[in-house]
Amino acid sequence: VVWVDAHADINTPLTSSSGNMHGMPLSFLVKELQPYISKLPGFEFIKPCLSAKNIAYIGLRDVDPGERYIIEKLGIQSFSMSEVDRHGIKDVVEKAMHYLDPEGVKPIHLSFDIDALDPSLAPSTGTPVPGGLSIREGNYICEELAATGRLTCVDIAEVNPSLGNERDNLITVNSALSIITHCFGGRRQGTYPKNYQIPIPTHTNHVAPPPS
Ligand SMILES: NC(=[NH2+])NCCC[C@H](N)C(=O)O
Repeated sequence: VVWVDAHADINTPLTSSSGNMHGMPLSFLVKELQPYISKLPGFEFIKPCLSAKNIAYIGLRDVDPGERYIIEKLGIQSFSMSEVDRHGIKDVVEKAMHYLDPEGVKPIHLSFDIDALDPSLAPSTGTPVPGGLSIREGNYICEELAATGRLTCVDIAEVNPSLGNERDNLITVNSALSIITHCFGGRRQGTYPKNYQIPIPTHTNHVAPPPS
């Protein structure tokens, strides 16, 4: 699991100071944390299915104390914005992928919280944090994961058109579309459909020369 997010979203119900569930999803899924999670009525369907060693964060910049402790205690691989600044996005993606799967054989789940991007690119979201990924860095992550041929599952979180004005909505949705396009194999160098051919002039598609 490659978790691209400004936040770690790994609070337990007891470490969370906000009580907001959107800051807790990973704690319900990570096997190692189950002793710290009490039964939540209505959420019995959730199966802890993730090992700490199979998660890599990219883009963190707002991590609560309990979350930081959990990340260190469980040894979860995390590339905060400091690492992105220090090493650049190419290194960070390479390191994350090598850590998760040195042989390069496992299927990849990408969880992309739109608030990983800088708020200037994703203003319509609930918990924006300044100093985020550029669209180039976001797209690069997706291009690289798609190019492995093993990107089997993607979720985009926290796009919230009820926040901000129409312009904010448009900017946010366009960023999300760009991220999704690159997950589906869109490349900035351009693409063409399979079996593409350069059109040959015939009498039906003849393009008249411009008037001189
Ligand atoms: N998915 C999100 N927007 N998460 C933000 C979480 C913020 C904060 N760490 C909390 O637990 O409340």
